[in-house]
Amino acid sequence: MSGVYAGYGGGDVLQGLDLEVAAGAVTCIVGPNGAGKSTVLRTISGLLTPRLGTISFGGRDIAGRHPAELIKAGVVQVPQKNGLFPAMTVAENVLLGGYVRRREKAYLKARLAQLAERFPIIGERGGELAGNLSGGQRRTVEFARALMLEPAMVLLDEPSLGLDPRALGLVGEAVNAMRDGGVTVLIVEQNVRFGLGIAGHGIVMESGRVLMADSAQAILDDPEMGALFLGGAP
Ligand SMILES: Nc1ncnc2c1ncn2[C@@H]1O[C@H](COP(=O)(O)OP(=O)(O)OP(=O)(O)O)[C@@H](O)[C@H]1O
Repeated sequence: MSGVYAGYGGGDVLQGLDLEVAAGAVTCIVGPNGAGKSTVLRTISGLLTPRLGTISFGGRDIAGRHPAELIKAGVVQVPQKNGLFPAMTVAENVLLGGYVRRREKAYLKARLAQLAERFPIIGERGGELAGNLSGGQRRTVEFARALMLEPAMVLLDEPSLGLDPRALGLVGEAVNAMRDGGVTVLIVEQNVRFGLGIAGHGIVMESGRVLMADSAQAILDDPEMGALFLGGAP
């Protein structure tokens, strides 16, 4: 993203944002409430049209494209919470991610089998209702659904939301599985330790701009960042 200004009518939230996401790696954006982290994801996935600036993906400017076009281009956003249909089975929920190719039965079947290899829960609990899964398992199924159409990039908005520590472990494993499958992952997290812990790269945002971009470990180790997030400084 280069020189991106975007907002909701009451002024720009993103204030000339410059940001780069490494292909095939996991990047996590952190920052105080209201910094504009979720707005970055909405702008990339086409839910919000930037007023100014460019967003290039795979060598093309995708700023302002319709979300459906972006899904075709390989960019998928996983919604923040409660994205599964509890009265449908796990497998049915995953297959919904392939809705635009719903007539290609053989493709969908093969893709579901591939995903079951990567995320065992889909094979083991595929016939059960999604509503019976634990929070961490549900999040894993949401990720698998996002991967149905083999996206190049997945955007995760607060994947830790509402999860206990054990469930966080499952989410971390699922993110690793995505990365190992060659997917570029961009995460927004309030849980700084968890988000930076599962990412290779970190981006710190404040007031609609990037304050720092470095390896996730370097950000975790930076004493100023500790002050910003852990309340050590005003
Ligand atoms: N749909 C909306 N309409 C109007 N203003 C919005 C909307 N969504 C977000 N905002 C405003 O945009 C600013 C940035 O919000 P954003 O959700 O991107 O922040 P964030 O860094 O993700 O913070 P948080 O972690 O609190 O969600 C905030 O001031 C917020 O009130």
